[in-house]
Amino acid sequence: MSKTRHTDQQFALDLGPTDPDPGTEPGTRSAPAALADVEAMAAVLESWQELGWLRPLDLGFARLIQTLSAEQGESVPALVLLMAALVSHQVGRGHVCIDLGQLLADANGTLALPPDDAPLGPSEPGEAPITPGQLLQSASLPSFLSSLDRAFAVSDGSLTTPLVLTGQRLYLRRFWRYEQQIAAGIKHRLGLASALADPDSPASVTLGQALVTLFGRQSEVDYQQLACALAARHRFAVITGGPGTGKTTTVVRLLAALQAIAGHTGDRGGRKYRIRLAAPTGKAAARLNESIAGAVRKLPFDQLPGQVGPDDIPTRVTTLHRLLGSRPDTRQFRHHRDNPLPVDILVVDEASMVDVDLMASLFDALPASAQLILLGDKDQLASVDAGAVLGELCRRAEQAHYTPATARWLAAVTGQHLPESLVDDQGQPLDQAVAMLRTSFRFGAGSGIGQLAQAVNTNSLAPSMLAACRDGQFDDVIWLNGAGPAEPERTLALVAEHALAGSPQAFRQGGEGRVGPTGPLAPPVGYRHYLRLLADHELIASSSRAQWDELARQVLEAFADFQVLCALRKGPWGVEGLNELIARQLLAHRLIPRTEGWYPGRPVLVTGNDYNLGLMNGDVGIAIEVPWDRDAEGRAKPTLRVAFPGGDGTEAIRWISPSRLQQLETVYAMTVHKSQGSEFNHTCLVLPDRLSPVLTRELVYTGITRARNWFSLITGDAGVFNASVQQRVVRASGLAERLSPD
Ligand SMILES: Nc1ncnc2c1ncn2[C@@H]1O[C@H](COP(=O)(O)OP(=O)(O)OP(=O)(O)O)[C@@H](O)[C@H]1O
Repeated sequence: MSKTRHTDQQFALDLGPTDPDPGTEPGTRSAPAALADVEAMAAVLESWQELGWLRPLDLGFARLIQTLSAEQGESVPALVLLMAALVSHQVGRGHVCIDLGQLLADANGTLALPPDDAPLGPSEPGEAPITPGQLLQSASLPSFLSSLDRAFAVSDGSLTTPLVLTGQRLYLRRFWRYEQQIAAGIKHRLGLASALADPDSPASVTLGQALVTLFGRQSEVDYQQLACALAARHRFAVITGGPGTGKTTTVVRLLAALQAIAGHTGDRGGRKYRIRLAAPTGKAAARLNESIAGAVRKLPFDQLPGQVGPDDIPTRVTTLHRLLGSRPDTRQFRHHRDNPLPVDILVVDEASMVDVDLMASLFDALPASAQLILLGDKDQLASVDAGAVLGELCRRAEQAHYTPATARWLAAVTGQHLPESLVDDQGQPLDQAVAMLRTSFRFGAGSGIGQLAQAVNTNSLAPSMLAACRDGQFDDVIWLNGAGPAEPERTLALVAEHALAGSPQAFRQGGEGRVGPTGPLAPPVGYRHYLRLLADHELIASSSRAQWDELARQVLEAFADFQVLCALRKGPWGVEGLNELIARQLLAHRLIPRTEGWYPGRPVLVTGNDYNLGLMNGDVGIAIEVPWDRDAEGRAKPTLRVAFPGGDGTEAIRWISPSRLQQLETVYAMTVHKSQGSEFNHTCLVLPDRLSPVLTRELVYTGITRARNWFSLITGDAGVFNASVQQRVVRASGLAERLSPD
């Protein structure tokens, strides 16, 4: 790429007429100056940071580019300074890049600036801060692109520039590389030859026999069976489905089928595959651990071809960080391309939570021929950090787009015929490796949770559905204040009351008489339940560690019976306000001794990985008073320890001194984002009294589907529920495009 020297003035000119009619809008008068002069631009960025519009990190990154360029004898154009800060800002909001076309069409909307909750600064009209929209209002895309293209800090990736421009997407170099690594890893695997490509090959015939054994012969299309067949055929596959659609069941059967054909594929010399199971968080790993052992026990090993035994299917699930070998104080994992994972097949559950950084590390650590199977719910919220990898890979999953060749192969191997609507002669390679499960086995036809989740997901919330939730027509769903006026004080009092006891009386028949898959269901309970269990225990100083472990297990389990979820962090409707509100209610009922600091019964959520303690972001623990310390006379002295469930699904309890815990928060209320990968017997979703960009369909859907048996909704304003469902999470990224055929 050849670069010509340029001046800041040239960049300003390239952007077209930036001298709007002075005085038309406050702030616009400084736009041309800022675009023409790097120091003027730096002043604008600084003012944005002071207003809280940008993070210090965003400004720091822009300044770093300026310093590095100066060291090279180059002056950074004002435009590059601006874009460096804005791309960094967007990454902080979960985007992988900025789509410049979108930016120029609606800069303020694309950047969510000014933020809803940010102070607007001085109220004098002439002094109002300039907005990105005003700054970029007269820029045209072609001149914008060519200006960036000529800047020294920008390249198409072939030079080691801090910013990368591909098409009209502008990336921070690191994120461009992640996306490239992921796309290359997927494309490489989709291109590998498969012993199953020929439906008459011995491997395909054995696969067909295994599938009949596992699923029986069926007249109707069985999407679980199709998913198994498609995923077996590719070294990269995605199985997506809503809650209870059988992702775990399907993947266990898939692994059994793969082990059945291991002898035919040549790559293991007849030996069984080395399989590992992983999930992004400790909670998600623990949940899969619980369900996978049961699914493995149900496998008909004695009837499967290929001599598959229980030991051939792993039941232990690890976190991705442990699998990759995270090390304290470094982002580098122990496993990477020069020290790949010793694995032939890797299954990653809850893949919607995996961001581009971690996904790229995963591809880097996988042997080139290893098979990767991603499981997850494409409709859930995307990862907390940048990217929406699973969502992007599943963009076309609903309509499938299987080619006629795939349809013929499926018919030959499974005997099943795809509906015409899922066949497309323009189907792309990735489409052939994505399978969607379409029937929920968890929620029966009458389940309010299932119906409400479906209606939210498909944006078809009919008035009758809302009325059914309000009037308690479902056994398992109640909109607690859906019928009445929503005065903030009354509503928050309702949240506090509900958190205490779970409001069984609000559910149909007082929540009595329901039967779940494993027997009668107890009515909802609220937080009082686990606190009573903790207060009423009869353990004494001489009780064994095993007895204390058992108590901790019961208390942790009882705590997971109920969870208040919310959308925001700050304010009365956010985690902070609700935690305080609920703690005060529990104190008023003498269930906890205080609301501040450490006390017995305080539930905490770990908010960052702590490799030294073996705690992962998302782990939940409860403070329990134990008699293990001694005073000067050698007598037992009560002391607080925080009990966490054992990592990697072990039964052991980890007891950790509160003083060693660095990153945590009280968790009577949890954001929906943090609840991903977890499930609770009863969840209560609290939505605020005003719409904000955080409130989206994905958030509401994720909140509802965290509930296994009971779901309650409390809204600051009834209209916010419906309005949230209209808003979507859209994350800028180029992954889907990179995976399209060239
Ligand atoms: N084909 C099937 N026929 C009958 N029951 C099934 C079938 N597949 C799964 N189930 C049952 O449905 C329930 C949910 O299945 P599974 O745990 O596999 O789903 P999942 O998609 O992994 O769930 P989750 O969303 O909780 O992760 C289980 O009780 C399972 O035994």
